[in-house]
Amino acid sequence: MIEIKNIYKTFGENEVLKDISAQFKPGKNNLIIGGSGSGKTTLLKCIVGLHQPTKGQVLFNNEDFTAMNFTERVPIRKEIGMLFQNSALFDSMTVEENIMFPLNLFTDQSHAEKQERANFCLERVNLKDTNKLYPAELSGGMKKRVGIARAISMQPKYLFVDEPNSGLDPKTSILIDELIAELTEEYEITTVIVTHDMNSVMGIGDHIIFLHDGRKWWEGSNKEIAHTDNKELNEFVFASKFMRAAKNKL
Ligand SMILES: Nc1ncnc2c1ncn2[C@@H]1O[C@H](COP(=O)(O)OP(=O)(O)OP(=O)(O)O)[C@@H](O)[C@H]1O
Repeated sequence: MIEIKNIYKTFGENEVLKDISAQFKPGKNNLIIGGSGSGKTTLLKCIVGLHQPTKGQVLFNNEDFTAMNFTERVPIRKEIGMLFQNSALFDSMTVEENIMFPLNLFTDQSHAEKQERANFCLERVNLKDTNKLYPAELSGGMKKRVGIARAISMQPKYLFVDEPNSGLDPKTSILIDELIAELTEEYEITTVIVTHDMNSVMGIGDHIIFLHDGRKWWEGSNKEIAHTDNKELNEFVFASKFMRAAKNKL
């Protein structure tokens, strides 16, 4: 489990995150949603240690990550998988080399063992036999799946995903969401996803925190969101005519 306690983050005069506390449980898709500039990515970066919170704590299985130095953080870092917005694959490496990258960095496995793991992960994301292709030869959806294969190569306990659906068509977006949700459940991963895709919110939002003005404004599940009377959340989720019409049928 990940627990964040009273997180604040300030850049100069700009107080971006204000007193945010939450718990993210294993086997669940934990979504961070909110308008542009509400602080979603900043919060994600504070949790994974890319930003140091100005105040507050981040605990991974009760261990205070914020209080640790670089070396002390390494064992937890090894348990973290990340999928970035643009998939962040290395263009000069093949699909297989991309997936083996964390294994080269963090394990002393033999080449054959790493290759076996890469094959397993590729099969798991339905990309068998793409080992020798380069990222430039892949579609956006395939790149995301390679990014997911790389993120699960180290069998992570924690998975962080920033905007998994950016640049994807609606059908591919749903497939990517479903894949992340399946892996989360299958391997009991604590998954934290930053998104503003309403299909993701409704489809896989087991646990959602809604940020507004740098604060945790609302927290609940996708089932609860349809019936909320929180004004700002309603305006955010049901901004379009289509979503308002859909809400009446929920
Ligand atoms: N490294 C930084 N230095 C200074 N200000 C920053 C930095 N990173 C983020 N900010 C500020 O923090 C605020 C929140 O940004 P953040 O990227 O977390 O929002 P977001 O909710 O993820 O937005 P979006 O949905 O548009 O990606 C913005 O005002 C932004 O300018």
